[in-house]
Amino acid sequence: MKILVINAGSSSLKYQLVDTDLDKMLAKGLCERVGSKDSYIKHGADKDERIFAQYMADHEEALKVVFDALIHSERSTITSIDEIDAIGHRIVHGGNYFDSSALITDEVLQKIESLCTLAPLHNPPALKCIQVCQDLAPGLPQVAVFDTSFFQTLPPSAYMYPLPYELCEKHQIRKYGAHGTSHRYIANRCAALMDQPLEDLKIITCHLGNGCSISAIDHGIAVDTSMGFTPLDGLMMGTRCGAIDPAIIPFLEEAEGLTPAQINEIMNKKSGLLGVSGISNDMRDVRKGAEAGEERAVLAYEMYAHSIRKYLGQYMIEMAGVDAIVLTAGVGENCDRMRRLAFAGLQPLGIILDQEKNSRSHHGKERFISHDDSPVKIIVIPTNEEMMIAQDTYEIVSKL
Ligand SMILES: Nc1ncnc2c1ncn2[C@@H]1O[C@H](COP(=O)(O)OP(=O)(O)O)[C@@H](O)[C@H]1O
Ligand SMILES: CC(=O)OP(=O)(O)O
Ligand SMILES: [Mg+2]
Repeated sequence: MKILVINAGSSSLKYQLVDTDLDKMLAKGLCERVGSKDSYIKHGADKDERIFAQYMADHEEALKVVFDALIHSERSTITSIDEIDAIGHRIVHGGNYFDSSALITDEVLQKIESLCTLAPLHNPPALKCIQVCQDLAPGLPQVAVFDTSFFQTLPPSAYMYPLPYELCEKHQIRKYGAHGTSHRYIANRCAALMDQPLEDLKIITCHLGNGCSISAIDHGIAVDTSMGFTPLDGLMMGTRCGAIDPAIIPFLEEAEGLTPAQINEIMNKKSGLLGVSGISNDMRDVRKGAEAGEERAVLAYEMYAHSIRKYLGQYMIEMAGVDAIVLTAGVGENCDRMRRLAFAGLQPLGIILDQEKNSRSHHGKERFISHDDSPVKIIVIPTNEEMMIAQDTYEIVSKL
């Protein structure tokens, strides 16, 4: 079965074309900085990778560029869209509706749409991608794989908010988490690399991309995670503020005469690395600014590391220890300097980064970066949400 996987992130669109019969990835790629003037697509097939600058105003345009690369480019992988048997989509918010992946029907689409306000940067572009696929290939089975499903195991003490109980029940206000497909994948890979059953390990998984989240996985069960009711909660991110004193919101509404929609826009799109540094939401730019000694870039950089350390500490206490800390996604996989700052001085807790291994070039490989004597292992594992999505899609579509 040939499955196309579409992963619409907040600033990127990743895709893979997988042949499940041959157990082979046929093509993969990434549209980066979608919505910005310097957007580009990196498309790879048959060990040949090309990068070309291509303005993509939004995810809809990005997906059309992807189909062009797969079907019409010089090194196309397929000759027609009819060769694809199914499409799997990453959907960030499944609310209380979905504790596992689902075949996309009109009813499923309506539920995803009703959750758009809870994941404003993600559910809308993902819906757009589903629509584009329905238009281009009517009748082709499509599957939704939800970021939130993995966190349905959280205990109520972790997922409930201390608001009036009736209000939470009425509006289904609870912690849902996000990036679950990524946390699920890296936790499993961590156990394999440590050659121990997942059920024997306490793992903290850190997904640090444009969106960021950290999870506690205790003996194979997700017990806590930093994202909440929406993917705005938790860590400081590219454009999102993460957890802040909630009283700042009504304060700003009054002081600045802002509407709830405006304040939501500020917290989702104008905060985080971008808001603090005033330079960019992209860690590469902020890092450059910090290296050049720009004060606000240095501050943004240090706040980001501080935010990671808070959750590491919290989850070590929640699980009464940790065997491994795993890092993934754009920043987690690539930014050695941020890792150095985040793990600085943690020797007394048994967390010792190996400076040389941390800064060694890696070519996207899984690798231990903790010192050989470190009781807690630190591991970089490139995430592969697409592979998990292809597996779930295959399982659902093969039963049709
Ligand atoms: N070499 C690098 N050094 C530092 N940061 C990087 C590097 N490569 C990518 N990043 C960061 O990763 C972020 C994107 O991460 P990714 O996981 O691809 O994002 P998304 O959240 O859109 O899925 C970029 O915004 C950038 O900040
Ligand atoms: C949920 C989320 O923030 O996703 P991404 O990191 O892909 O933006
Ligand atoms: Mg992502």
